[in-house]
Amino acid sequence: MTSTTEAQAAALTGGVHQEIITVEGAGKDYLALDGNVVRGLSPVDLTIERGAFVSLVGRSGCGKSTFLRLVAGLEKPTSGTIRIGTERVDGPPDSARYVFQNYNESLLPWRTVGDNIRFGLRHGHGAARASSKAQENELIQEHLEEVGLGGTFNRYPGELSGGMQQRVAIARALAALPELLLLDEPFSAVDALSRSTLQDLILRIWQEHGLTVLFVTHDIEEALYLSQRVIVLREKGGGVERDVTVDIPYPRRQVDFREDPRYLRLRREVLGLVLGTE
Ligand SMILES: Nc1ncnc2c1ncn2[C@@H]1O[C@H](COP(=O)(O)OP(=O)(O)OP(=O)(O)O)[C@@H](O)[C@H]1O
Repeated sequence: MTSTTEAQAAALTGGVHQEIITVEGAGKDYLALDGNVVRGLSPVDLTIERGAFVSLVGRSGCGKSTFLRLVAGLEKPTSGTIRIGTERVDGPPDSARYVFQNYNESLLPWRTVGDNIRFGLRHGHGAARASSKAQENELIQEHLEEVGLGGTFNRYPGELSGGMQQRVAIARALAALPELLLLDEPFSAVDALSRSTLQDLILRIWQEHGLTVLFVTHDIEEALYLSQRVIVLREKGGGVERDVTVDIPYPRRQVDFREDPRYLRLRREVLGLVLGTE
């Protein structure tokens, strides 16, 4: 695995900061079907540095997906503002791409894998890179090879395993050349071994592309393995409970990381916070 980029190292060490996401008092209340107001997320203030890998964890219903959807511009906050760079989020920004938990929601099943990536390429910053269909096909093939799916251009998503489909969804997001990748429990529907491989893939992609990643997961071990910061949300949309720094250098290795005493201490702390025993 390559070493961290300058921006990522700065984000980790507290060096020069340059925010990519600025959240000021952003919260969300939903109107439920029975007419009651449901708190999706209490107002939150936080910033995320360019190049950081940040995870959101917390109990079911704490507002993780709500937070991600607000940043993705898929929903509007009831209060406060969110900015990506200097732009106020008011709809899905070109600079961000969102990958759903359920790959069926991310991919177009009636299009080949190659044409799914083409869709990503044409709808984002990536579009200007190709001036002909042949050139587009070359770029698509490169994106597929990057996620280890070089031989799947003409296959359909339904012919691939869940883990492979999620790789296609990631490749499609990358084809749009985003600065910010928003991942909502992307690996929860795949088996444990594929999951470890996908975790290492996303770390490699994060480092090689110099991306900022905001990652939602139920899995505290996954959050700690991947991230520089783990933000713990309070239950029932209660907002931020604690912002935990994972000061363990990259590259990280699956087995060694899980034996590291610093990881074990952090796992205990975050688990206690999520369970409410800390
Ligand atoms: N469209 C909606 N209409 C009404 N309530 C909603 C809506 N979306 C979310 N909520 C409510 O907002 C709260 C936060 O939901 P959210 O999906 O963000 O939680 P979560 O932490 O991502 O949960 P999970 O881990 O189960 O996915 C929950 O109480 C949920 O029922």
